[in-house]
Amino acid sequence: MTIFSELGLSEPILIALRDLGYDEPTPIQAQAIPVMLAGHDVIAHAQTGTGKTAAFALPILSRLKPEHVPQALVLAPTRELAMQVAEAMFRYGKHASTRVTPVYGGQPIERQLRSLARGVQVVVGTPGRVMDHMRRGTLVLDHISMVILDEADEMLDMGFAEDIEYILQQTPNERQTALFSATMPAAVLDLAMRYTREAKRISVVSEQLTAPRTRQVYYEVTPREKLDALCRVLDVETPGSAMIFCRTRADADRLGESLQGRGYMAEVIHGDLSQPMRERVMKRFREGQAELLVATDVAARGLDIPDVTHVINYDVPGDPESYVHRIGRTGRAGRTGLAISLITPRERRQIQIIERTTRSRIQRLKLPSLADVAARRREAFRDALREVLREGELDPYIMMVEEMAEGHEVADLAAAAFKLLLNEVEQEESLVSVEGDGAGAEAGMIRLFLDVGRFDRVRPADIVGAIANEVGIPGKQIGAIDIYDRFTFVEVPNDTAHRVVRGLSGVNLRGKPVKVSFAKPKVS
Ligand SMILES: Nc1ncnc2c1ncn2[C@@H]1O[C@H](COP(=O)(O)OP(=O)(O)OP(=O)(O)O)[C@@H](O)[C@H]1O
Ligand SMILES: [Mg+2]
Repeated sequence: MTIFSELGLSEPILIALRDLGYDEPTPIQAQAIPVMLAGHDVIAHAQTGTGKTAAFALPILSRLKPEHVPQALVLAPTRELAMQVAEAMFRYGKHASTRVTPVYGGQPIERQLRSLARGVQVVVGTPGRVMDHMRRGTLVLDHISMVILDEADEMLDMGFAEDIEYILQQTPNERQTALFSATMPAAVLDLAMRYTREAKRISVVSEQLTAPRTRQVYYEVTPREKLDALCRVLDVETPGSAMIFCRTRADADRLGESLQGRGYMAEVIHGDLSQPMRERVMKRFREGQAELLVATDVAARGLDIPDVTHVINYDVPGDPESYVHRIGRTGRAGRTGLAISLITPRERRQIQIIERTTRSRIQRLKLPSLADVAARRREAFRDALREVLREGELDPYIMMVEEMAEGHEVADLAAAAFKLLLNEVEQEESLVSVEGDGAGAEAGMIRLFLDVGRFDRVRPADIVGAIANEVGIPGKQIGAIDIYDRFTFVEVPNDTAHRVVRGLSGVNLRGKPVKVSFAKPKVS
């Protein structure tokens, strides 16, 4: 077994690793770190989630000179990844007071100009924005001695080859260059080789390309059944944190809306969103405020969100590499994961190609039946019930039980209450889709739809209180409040509805920010 302190890393870096609880290097780290420290060019290839970031970051950080001039440049294909790698490098370099700056498009350039002007040692960026800064003269590469291409194959595949070539030409010839990725298809390997000199090839990919502890399954469905199939799978799996990949931005938007309309806590990310929006979405997903992240392949590479338990391919990816990276968002750093693909009968062949290329098995499963979903709901209901019992504070309800116990058996009462609650759960889907224009509301009132997360047990008093405090509308003006397991409807006077939607959105109810919309779910 190798230990970090034997690899030749500097002392401040070793302290940071201890802080982070990294006990021993992963195989790619054990192999790449000494080679990188010795100054060799490297083409490295290791499965998703096995610590490639630290494999290049730690030797770079150990070799930095104290001067505040850009000495290392890391290029990454997406903004989110650039941001994440910069953060990781900052953490690893904390005790050496390393200056790291991310530069990526969409962020106000002023902030980047300021931090570049203050003097940095490591720049992490997307190729486009790095070129911007070079042209403006705000980023000078004369002292760059190390260049890393993270997800090199993707950047070359995306057509960044020219940009990368231009950037590399502006760096000193004697620089060290290293390429890292979980995939290195032959088609781009030749190109990749052009950027390095006598590179050491390091490959710790074992027999299969995909992460070993991620189980891979698929369901066969017709295109029309897809949405219902997805919901059924989600209801049975009840993932705490899942990423759902779609082919196009429009598909992702549509699916996101459909899921939100059905009461799931879903967020959408793709390249058409503004940068602040992309950052908000990622933050909400990372912090667990959204359970589902519907994404295009913009989120397939490199993103490290340790809690992701499920990756779902709503559309089968076009090539096996993209499949490997997508499902690599789960099962990271030795955790288990589940990768689910929904395929139409015509796409069967694609699954076979993926199986062959990745040398892994994707098991076909039967779609869960409604009975499976109901069984899972009951299980979730029992869990929620136990949680309520643990929490206590049942006095007012015990009074109700005692009152009613005069004419009924307590077991019958409990059973009836269960039936009532579980039936409400069953009704939810039809409720959403027939809701339309506020039908069912009292005259002059409008129904609002509150997404309050699952089984959070928001109570009517919480809602009345929040509307009174945040919007200033007294409780007596509020009409019926209907609470279901995932969402809630509340009737408010017509002319206050917009104020309530604005005022209540994002307010914490039982510790979770609520989403409010008119009770007309956007199902397309
Ligand atoms: N030596 C280590 N001990 C424990 N955890 C580690 C170690 N090295 C890295 N990790 C953790 O493993 C996770 C995955 O690391 P990283 O994002 O670098 O993987 P990757 O190989 O780049 O994956 P991808 O191919 O998806 O980009 C991170 O959360 C990181 O903190
Ligand atoms: Mg990575």
